[in-house]
Amino acid sequence: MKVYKVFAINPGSTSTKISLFENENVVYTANVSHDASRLAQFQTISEQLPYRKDTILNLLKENSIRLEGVDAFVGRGGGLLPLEGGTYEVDELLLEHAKIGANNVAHPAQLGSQLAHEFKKEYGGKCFVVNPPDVDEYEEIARVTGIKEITRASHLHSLNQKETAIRHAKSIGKTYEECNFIICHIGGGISVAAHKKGRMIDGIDIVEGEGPMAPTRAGAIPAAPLIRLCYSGKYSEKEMLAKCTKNGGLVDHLGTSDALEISKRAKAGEPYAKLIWEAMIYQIIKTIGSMACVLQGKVDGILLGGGMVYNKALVEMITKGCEFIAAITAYPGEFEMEAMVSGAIRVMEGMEKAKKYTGIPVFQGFLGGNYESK
Ligand SMILES: Nc1ncnc2c1ncn2[C@@H]1O[C@H](COP(=O)(O)OP(=O)(O)O)[C@@H](O)[C@H]1O
Ligand SMILES: CCCC(=O)OP(=O)(O)O
Repeated sequence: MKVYKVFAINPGSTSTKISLFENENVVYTANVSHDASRLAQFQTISEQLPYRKDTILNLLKENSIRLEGVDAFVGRGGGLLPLEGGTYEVDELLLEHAKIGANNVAHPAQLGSQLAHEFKKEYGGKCFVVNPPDVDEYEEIARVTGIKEITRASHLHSLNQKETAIRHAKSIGKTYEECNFIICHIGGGISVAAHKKGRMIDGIDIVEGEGPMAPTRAGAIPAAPLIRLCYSGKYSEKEMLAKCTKNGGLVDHLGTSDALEISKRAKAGEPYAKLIWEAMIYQIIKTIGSMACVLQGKVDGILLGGGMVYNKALVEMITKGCEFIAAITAYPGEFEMEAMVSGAIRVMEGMEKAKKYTGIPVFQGFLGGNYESK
């Protein structure tokens, strides 16, 4: 196989990760943390583009990394309307949707395609996004809620979830398309999804407030008390949204999003920290159980990824709660950079076709519109 040079860019809420790969080998990798007060100066995510680009350029210069001859620039996608999983060529429409945040979800991942395109303009080569957080492969039945105007959609860590599935399937001598998995990403955000024969048929929409609480997200909250709080006069709409998606979960209860610190406080016997830490894990276990039912008990493995999976006690608790469903395998950390690079190489090698972003949501009724059953 030809040696492909691929540059991957992963903009996160507090960091920007970059990696230069030659096939599966890392030539250079870096993770820059951004000062929260610096990022807070930008009104919108897309306004951060020049700042994030300069950060990358400075890093490359300081480390004498040259991008001439790169075959593909890949970004973590985002800001897109619901689409199938895969590797997408970055074109005008995809860029426009990423720029405006067409999905109504402000997440730094939407800078990925924009940054990759900036570098492609200068150095040539291909430009892709791989399995953006907007990948939506839910079955029709999974979309229905008890309020007609509200339709469920999928926003989760598709990039890491799918790469974990591909790797685990390979490790057991199968393909992703031959297996059923329940996959949990347990990091800064927490997502759980049911993967059936290569498709994420149900999961939790972490952006819209489903699933377990997480370091900064509240997760699912009983609707009536939440509505009363919204109308209590204590909080504005913006504050309530932030309470659910930015300052909820561990931050709301314990004042920090650092799960490592909370796990240590829990282990040291601090009662409230122990309760919240264990409640978060309890909620993950319950969500895994619901996905087991989605898969009708036919589960080839429960796979755990994300930073918190470095915590042995967490893995043990999940194992105790869920091993009756299927074997648990821990993949601490994430494969996001590798996933972007592999997705680009699969396309350049002709193993997969690059998909074209149509801007047409894969299901009707997106953003709570009228959902007409087929
Ligand atoms: N050994 C550990 N025990 C508990 N939490 C941990 C451990 N190691 C890392 N974490 C937590 O994992 C979270 C970060 O996960 P990560 O997947 O790296 O996040 P991100 O979603 O930002 O990429 C942080 O809250 C960090 O404190
Ligand atoms: C849908 C966004 C997925 C994601 O990366 O969320 P976090 O930043 O909360 O991990």
